[in-house]
Amino acid sequence: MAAYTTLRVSRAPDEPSVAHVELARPSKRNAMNRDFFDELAAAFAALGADASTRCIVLSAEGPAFSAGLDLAELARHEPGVDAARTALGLRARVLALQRAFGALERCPQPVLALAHGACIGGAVDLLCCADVRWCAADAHFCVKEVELGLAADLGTLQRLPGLVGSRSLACELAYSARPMGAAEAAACGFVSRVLPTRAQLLDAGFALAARIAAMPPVAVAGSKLALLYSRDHPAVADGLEQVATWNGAALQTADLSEAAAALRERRAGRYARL
Ligand SMILES: CC/C=C\C=C\CC(=O)SCCNC(=O)CCNC(=O)[C@H](O)C(C)(C)COP(=O)(O)OP(=O)(O)OC[C@H]1O[C@@H](n2cnc3c(N)ncnc32)[C@H](O)[C@@H]1OP(=O)(O)O
Repeated sequence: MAAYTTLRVSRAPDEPSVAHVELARPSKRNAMNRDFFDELAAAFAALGADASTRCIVLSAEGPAFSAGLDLAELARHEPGVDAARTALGLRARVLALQRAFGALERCPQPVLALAHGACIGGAVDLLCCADVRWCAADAHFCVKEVELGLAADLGTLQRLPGLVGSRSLACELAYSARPMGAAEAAACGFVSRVLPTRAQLLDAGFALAARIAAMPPVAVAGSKLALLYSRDHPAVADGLEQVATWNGAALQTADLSEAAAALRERRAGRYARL
């Protein structure tokens, strides 16, 4: 496993096909600095390309999941550089940060985010990119950007309305920076499970990850692709077309006969790496 300064990447103790990515700068409440964005992109690109990884758990060390953007690194403008060049540079930087978070969505394995404590600004952008979000009862989520004088630009405004099922609620949270607690996050669907404590959250999260990792991997990867495709191409007919094309290839997998045999014989399936 590569060594990072803001992240720790390891394997689940009893399940080597489950990778664990932890935000690991708790003294700064996992504030997101330049190194963090670079390391997150590198870690998810590496895990995404690793055929032995079947599910990825994302969690954080310390009292907060993340305080969002490292405020010590807020954009500074170079004096004497003209506005257009500054704008092009800032645009390129924002796009690079968006790509770093997008690495969670792009990797073929499901990403299960386990949030606790404060999840502020960039933390909400990051969580929006996970496939499954669970949290501890102490979690609170805040689209803080507007209070700092900027429109969120790392994906919250694009993904949150679909995740909370209410454009009105997404607008309310984005315009007011009102924190949303765990119970409200569960009620609106932003998280799909709340566990009383962080220890219980991790236990339950790793159990789910192990279950996902035991599933036929071609089917899991195909399901992730189809769900994302249908989010971005909401016409049912387009999604059906995409999944038919995918299954034209995927139905030829050896996983299918192995899965049927495993079900018949009441044993765990044995599947090749992706
Ligand atoms: C191109 C733009 C792209 C992305 C934009 C994203 C925008 C955002 O993310 S907006 C959100 C910005 N974040 C905040 O406003 C949160 C600020 N922090 C807090 O509110 C609190 O720290 C807390 C997260 C609620 C945690 O509180 P507590 O547990 O009491 O810890 P503290 O004593 O406040 O902090 C401990 C330590 O961490 C440092 N720190 C906290 N947050 C940040 C941060 N966002 N950036 C940098 N550093 C942070 C804090 O300064 C303390 O450091 P010391 O060295 O111990 O003083």
